[in-house]
Amino acid sequence: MLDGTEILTSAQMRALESRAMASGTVTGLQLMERAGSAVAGQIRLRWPVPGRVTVLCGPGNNGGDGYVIARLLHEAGWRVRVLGLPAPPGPDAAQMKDRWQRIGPILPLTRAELQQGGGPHLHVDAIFGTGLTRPPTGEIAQLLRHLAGFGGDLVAVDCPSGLCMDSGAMLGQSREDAQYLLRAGLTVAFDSPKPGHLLGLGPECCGRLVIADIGLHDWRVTGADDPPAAPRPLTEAIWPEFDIPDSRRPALSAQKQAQWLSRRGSGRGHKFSHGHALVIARGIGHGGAARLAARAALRIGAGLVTICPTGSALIEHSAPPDALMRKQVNDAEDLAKMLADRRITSVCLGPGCGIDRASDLLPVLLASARAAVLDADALTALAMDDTPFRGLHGNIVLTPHLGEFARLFPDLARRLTETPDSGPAYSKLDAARDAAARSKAVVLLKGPDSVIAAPDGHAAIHSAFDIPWLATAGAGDVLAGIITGLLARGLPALDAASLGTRVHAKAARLFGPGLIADDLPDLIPQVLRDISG
Ligand SMILES: NC(=O)C1=CN([C@@H]2O[C@H](COP(=O)(O)OP(=O)(O)OC[C@H]3O[C@@H](n4cnc5c(N)ncnc54)[C@H](O)[C@@H]3O)[C@@H](O)[C@H]2O)[C@@H](O)CC1
Ligand SMILES: Nc1ncnc2c1ncn2[C@@H]1O[C@H](COP(=O)(O)OP(=O)(O)O)[C@@H](O)[C@H]1O
Ligand SMILES: [K+]
Repeated sequence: MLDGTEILTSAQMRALESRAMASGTVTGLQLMERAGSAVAGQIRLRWPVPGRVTVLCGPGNNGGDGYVIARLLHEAGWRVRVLGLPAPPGPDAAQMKDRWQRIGPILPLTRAELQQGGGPHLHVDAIFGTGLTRPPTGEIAQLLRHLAGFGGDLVAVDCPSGLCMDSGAMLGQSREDAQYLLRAGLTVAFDSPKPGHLLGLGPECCGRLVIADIGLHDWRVTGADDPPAAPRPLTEAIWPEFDIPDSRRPALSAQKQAQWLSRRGSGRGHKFSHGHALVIARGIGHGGAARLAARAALRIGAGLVTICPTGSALIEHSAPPDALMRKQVNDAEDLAKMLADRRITSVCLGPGCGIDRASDLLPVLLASARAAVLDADALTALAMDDTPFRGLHGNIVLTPHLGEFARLFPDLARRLTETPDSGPAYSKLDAARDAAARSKAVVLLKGPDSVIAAPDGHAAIHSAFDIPWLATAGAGDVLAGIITGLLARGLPALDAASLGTRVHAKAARLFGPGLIADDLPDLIPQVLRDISG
């Protein structure tokens, strides 16, 4: 599994390629040969016995890769059929096309021709890659529609055609209810994952994602000449169906976070130096969500955790863990008194707390400038406020799922539901970044593709399409508790949110199907051992 790598947008990828070519060290033709050869290599690895393959080549450089793949598979003994377009491709793709034409014919890239292919065999989709800017139409749309329905082995070059690599949307198709979806068994992408591989429909369309090293790392930008699409997003974790060469594994924050986590083992400090987290609970009969959060905050290593229900509900929280402290907070005044203690380093407000109580306590919490997680009812309380973002700051993590997000940021959520008619389409990454910039807080937009964004634009994507069983009642409360615990320990909000998301998902992976939220906190020690080990 991949833990932590850099993601590039299509524009950043093009800029990286341009820099490499401008250096004079590598040509576009060489990059294309490397790209095609990486895909052919992956095909040969997975289908070691040469068979029949149809390679579908589009009008641009993605098609150029296709002609390379066709040639290399032919040389490896495959029976290759190529469908392509008469339109002149760019100079590199044109050369690759010429080289193929010395070997075999190019049949028209039409649905009718595709259907002439005979019995089941491998298909390679090299129609559109990062250059897709508008929805496929006409003959190509017909062909893609057919390809979507045929159910055989499909290998996608860079991405399944029609997928917007910046958003994971299918251009021209509803995001909720796409008319057709190409589902590749294998997608070989180049240099870095793109947001669209990880967001929206991307994971469903890409199948197993392999990132091929095509030798661009020397031109990876570290400074001022960063392409305009900056700041560059970072990923903390990607789904397990993912391969990437070790040479492309930069030492990013996932590794740094793991080092940070293991620092506690140094033996220095005392419980207060590991932070004191408060988890606000509610009145009698509503304590489960807050208890889940509190247990998770303890397990992730906060030095102390105090659960704070109203006085009448204290009795409800008397069961283990005995490590958990209990203190009544009846109203905003009580909370203000508690927060006068500077040793309290983070607060979790929202899980099972009730909207009215969250509304009452929010002003005091925000005035204290404490690190905090605002989840569930606290998000609804914020959304009901006339000035919802007043008082938020960079040490606050908002943890909305899409429904809560839509209440807080209705205009951004609307953009996410619109059918995109041009690329790059508005993405969940864009939405989380816009929300963070507007609210001045870190935003963790949850779902199978969670995006974490800071007000300065730094962001992470955590893809969890492989663990649908994490969508279980209370899982969000545990996540809020984990992040609160990490904040209590002093981790900055963006890191706390991304590491918390990672730990949470890893715990769910460890348990497997059948998981209930109560199982998650007690799996944290095992996850911490795995991460730090
Ligand atoms: N630039 C490079 O040096 C490299 C590029 N590579 C490949 O090149 C791809 C990007 O190449 P391109 O930028 O040429 O883009 P694509 O090959 O993805 O396709 C873009 C072409 O299709 C046209 N187009 C876009 N949307 C269309 C639509 N809906 N209907 C019909 N035509 C449409 C565009 O006008 C353009 O001509 C990558 O995905 C990758 O596969 C690799 O060879 C590695 C090196
Ligand atoms: N389909 C899915 N696959 C994997 N994880 C998911 C999926 N849907 C939601 N999640 C994750 O499960 C958790 C659910 O949180 P939330 O929606 O707040 O639920 P609750 O309020 O019941 O705790 C979040 O961490 C979210 O990212
Ligand atoms: K493609």
